[in-house]
Amino acid sequence: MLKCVGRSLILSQNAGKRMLSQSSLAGKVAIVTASTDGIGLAAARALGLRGAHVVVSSRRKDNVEKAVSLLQGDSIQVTGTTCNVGRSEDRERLVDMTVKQCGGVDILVSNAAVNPFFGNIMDSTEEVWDKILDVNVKSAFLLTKLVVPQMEKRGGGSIVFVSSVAGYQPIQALGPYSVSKTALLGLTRALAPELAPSNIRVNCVAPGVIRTRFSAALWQNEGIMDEFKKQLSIKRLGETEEVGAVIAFLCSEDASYVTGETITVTGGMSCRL
Ligand SMILES: NC(=O)c1ccc[n+]([C@@H]2O[C@H](COP(=O)([O-])OP(=O)(O)OC[C@H]3O[C@@H](n4cnc5c(N)ncnc54)[C@H](O)[C@@H]3O)[C@@H](O)[C@H]2O)c1
Repeated sequence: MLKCVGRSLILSQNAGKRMLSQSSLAGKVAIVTASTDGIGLAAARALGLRGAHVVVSSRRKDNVEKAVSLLQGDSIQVTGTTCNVGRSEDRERLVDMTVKQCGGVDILVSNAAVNPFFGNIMDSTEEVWDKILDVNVKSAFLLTKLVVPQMEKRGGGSIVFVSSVAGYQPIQALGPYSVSKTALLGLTRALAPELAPSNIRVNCVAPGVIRTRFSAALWQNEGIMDEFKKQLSIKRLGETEEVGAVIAFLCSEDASYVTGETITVTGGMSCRL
């Protein structure tokens, strides 16, 4: 009883003190893939502003350098490296470098994705499927396999996959991409019970239409956007920071009893499988 009173006092004293919750990832090390732009960069910033040391990566060195200096400008502890998540040697180097330079891994945000194909799903080729599944699904799992032993050494961790609203309702011209995003919903649920005994939580975010380069073909087309807006409660595009904040929440102790879940960040689109 006394404990309860004490806890609610602490909670009410802390209510509204944003700085307290922003420092809640101090001492944690976070790997975020494809984090030099868009949602990945916003996630890295949100984690970094809450005190985590973030390891940013993407395929191009100049983009990595730009992201590192941008985040350093926000006084975030950051390390950068190139990583093509579709290549096993790159995944291994990313994790090894993080452990050597930052002392371990507590958080993985698997954000990288490709979509090399627009059209009817029946016209998609084996090559398209291999590329999409390798980058969007297999790399998420294979990176998980690499970080889990490191998280176990630290007593636990948190993994977040970046899916999409298309994982719930396939977007007509993006069939294979949509299916890859549905696979991440399943991967989240398959991993969560297996990793819970190691104190590792596995969750997922499913963004709607967010203003990034990746989705420009959608939001730059007024006709498509008008159709989209009919399905939204909040009738505007989402911003990357609005996804980054949810990712940071899932990685924090505030979400300590949340695992195997996907949070949709869509402005109120109906998402059902
Ligand atoms: N923007 C949206 O509306 C939206 C909606 C739903 C889901 N998403 C998802 O959010 C994530 C981030 O997308 P974004 O919108 O920020 O766009 P983005 O273009 O900034 O992010 C995708 C990134 O993945 C990188 N990438 C592709 N292949 C890679 C590889 N083999 N190795 C490493 N990096 C690779 C790209 O270079 C790119 O930087 C993706 O998983 C995407 O599917 C985005």
